[in-house]
Amino acid sequence: MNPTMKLQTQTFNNVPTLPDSYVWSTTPSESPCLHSIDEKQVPPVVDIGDPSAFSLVRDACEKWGVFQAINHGIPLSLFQETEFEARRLFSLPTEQKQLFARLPEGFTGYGLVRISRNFPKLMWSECFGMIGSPVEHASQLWPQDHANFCEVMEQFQVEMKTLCEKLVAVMLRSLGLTNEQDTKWFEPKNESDRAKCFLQLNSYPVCPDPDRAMGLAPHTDSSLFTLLYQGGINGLQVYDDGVGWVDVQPVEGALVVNVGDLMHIVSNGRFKSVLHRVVVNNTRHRISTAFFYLPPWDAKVSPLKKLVEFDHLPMYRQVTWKEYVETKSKDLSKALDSIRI
Ligand SMILES: C=C1C[C@]23C[C@H]1CC[C@H]2[C@@]12CCC[C@@](C)(C(=O)O1)[C@H]2[C@@H]3C(=O)O
Ligand SMILES: O=C(O)CCC(=O)C(=O)O
Ligand SMILES: [Fe+2]
Repeated sequence: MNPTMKLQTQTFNNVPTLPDSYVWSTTPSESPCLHSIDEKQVPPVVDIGDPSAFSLVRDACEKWGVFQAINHGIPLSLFQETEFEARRLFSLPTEQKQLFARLPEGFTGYGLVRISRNFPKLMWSECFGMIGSPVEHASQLWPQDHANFCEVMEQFQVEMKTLCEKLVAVMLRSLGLTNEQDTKWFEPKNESDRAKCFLQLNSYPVCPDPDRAMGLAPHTDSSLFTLLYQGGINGLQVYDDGVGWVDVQPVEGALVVNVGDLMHIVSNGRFKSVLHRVVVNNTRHRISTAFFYLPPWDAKVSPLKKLVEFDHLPMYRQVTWKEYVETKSKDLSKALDSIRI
């Protein structure tokens, strides 16, 4: 556990002022958010059961790279149970949480978000990542009392994965892709074609000076897309070239669907990988659950054939997810350019 990480997890308990290591120069107050009331200037809410869902999803992915999905079929109670268990985990004493710190190169476990290494200042957040069952870590945390946490997290991932397979079908079919080759990720014929998933619980404690802190620095996700349940507390903002930073106002029961870098590649640049960040507040502890839908670990991801016929040359060369995440961890903003054709 390096000292920075140790400090980070001890800082959150009711400090009166923001430690300097958490004061960001380009703070939210420097790059303000447009608190738009015009619904044209905010990411759309899409009823995915709507007959015109295909065109609504396509338009949202092309213009914004993000939309809020409703009528997705996952009960609100499951989100509430997941949030409850996440709060139980993050409310544990720091020493206990540090027992299963995520390894520097690892993905699962407790600690700072992975991109923290790319920034000079610390983010006002902590997280816990898992792939499938969290029992390995949870049993260390709560030797006698980890069953409910594991059951809820596993059930949550099962439901989210099923929804992802529906959504990826809508996205690809909205691009006119219907043949076997293009549907292998959501109608896998064999295990190697099966997409992978990663669940990240994010915790943003109450902050004494939210305008000078950063909950989660601006980034794009290295996923095909990410399903995000942000609970009822504001914080997520997306960047729109024409407008600047825009709040994604929480809609009860809605799931934020944000396009990731890999769907941007697969769609040959048509779907936008949305830049987003999280700002914190001084009254409520915000929890979010981010479910990353990923291609199989070694799948060679490249623009889908059907999108590069005729006058559309491929914009990106093929890359595996592992290669891409490695490239990105070196330089967040140049990863896509590094594979540009
Ligand atoms: C499955 C993923 C996606 C990762 C890498 C890997 C495990 C951790 C994920 C996140 C989660 C938090 C934001 C992010 C930017 C981060 O720092 O760690 C994500 C990153 C990415 O989307 O690049
Ligand atoms: O907490 C949020 O609203 C967003 C989290 C996020 O962007 C991520 O985990 O990649
Ligand atoms: Fe993200």
